[in-house]
Amino acid sequence: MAESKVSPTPLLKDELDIVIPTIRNLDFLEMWRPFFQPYHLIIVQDGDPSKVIKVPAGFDYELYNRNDINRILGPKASCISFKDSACRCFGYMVSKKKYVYTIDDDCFVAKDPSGKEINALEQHIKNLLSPSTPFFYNTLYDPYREGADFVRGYPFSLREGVPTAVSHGLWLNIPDYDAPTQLVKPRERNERYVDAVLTIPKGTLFPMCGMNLAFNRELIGPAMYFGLMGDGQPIGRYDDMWAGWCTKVICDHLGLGVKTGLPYIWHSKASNPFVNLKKEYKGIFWQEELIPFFQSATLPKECTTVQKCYIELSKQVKAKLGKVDDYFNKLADAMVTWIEAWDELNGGKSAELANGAKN
Ligand SMILES: O=c1ccn([C@@H]2O[C@H](COP(=O)(O)OP(=O)(O)O[C@H]3O[C@@H](CO)[C@H](O)[C@H]3O)[C@@H](O)[C@H]2O)c(=O)[nH]1
Ligand SMILES: [Mn+2]
Repeated sequence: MAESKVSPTPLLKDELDIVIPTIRNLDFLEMWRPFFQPYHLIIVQDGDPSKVIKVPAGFDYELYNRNDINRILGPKASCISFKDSACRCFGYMVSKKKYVYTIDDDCFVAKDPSGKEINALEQHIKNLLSPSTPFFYNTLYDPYREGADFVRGYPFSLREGVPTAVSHGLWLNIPDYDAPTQLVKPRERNERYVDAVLTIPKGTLFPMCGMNLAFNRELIGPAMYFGLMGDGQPIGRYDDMWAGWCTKVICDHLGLGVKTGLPYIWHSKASNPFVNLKKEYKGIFWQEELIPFFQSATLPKECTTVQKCYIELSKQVKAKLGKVDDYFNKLADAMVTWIEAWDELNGGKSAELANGAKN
């Protein structure tokens, strides 16, 4: 019998948006075309809105520049960073899909050890559609993966797992190092392909990188605020870190899972370590206060939605981190503005919540 020539419909074709922050033409999409073309793209153009960003033909996309962000959000646009990849979170807010994948425009298709091109999106979707195991560590890694399972001693009562909210992918070639490490090891390249997907245990934070990241927008979207970075701000390159710490505390509270590992992308270029050092400098010592804050953060049982959790977290940021630097008072207010804007665009009811937070 003749083989069917019709290729299978890509998973979640109409339920997932790909969000790309950019300051340049998106030629990199040519390499991703086989994997990305069926999906809708949301391009967040940063920097000069008068610059024309060229998108290769054949892609279905919407593009937002700073003028669009200001027009759509009005005064609430103040919570969206300018001249920093943190602007990408605007794409999460305007998306109407259940899932989001975000990727940088200097990330290309990587190859696995057999030389096969990696469909990073497909792997992220598998990660998101299978449960996580944050309450008990499975030593054979992802038990839901073909050819693996729960090992002896794993409680049967926990084998159902929990819904996965985040899939955090990694990078071959240029690793996501901070500036001091980049300066000390300028030629280091990540050549190690680790064939594993791990659930990050409950109660453990992690440094979330926004370069190759997917998440269930309905489960955790409102927590994926990438903070106040870039132009006019005292810090940069902590956008994804901030979002990751808030997200993990909220996922732990709501019983949701976060996975890291496969898929890999090929990160093609290292950003300037000296520029990065200036952006990161304050973050490098502030994070010694931020991490204990997130490690000890607890949310009351009344926080039953991501929005309620996030507003509560913003109150704690103001109360406990405002004394570290006034920046955190501004960030706490911006967290509330973000939720208000999110709910305005996505029909939520955060206004009454937010009133309490800003007083
Ligand atoms: O002002 C800007 C600069 C860049 N972009 C877009 O953002 C991504 C990342 O840019 P780039 O690859 O140059 O920077 P990296 O240092 O490799 O980024 C990683 O570090 C984190 C910094 O916050 C970030 O999470 C990672 O992405 C590209 O698509 C640029 O076009 C921008 O929008 N605005
Ligand atoms: Mn990069």
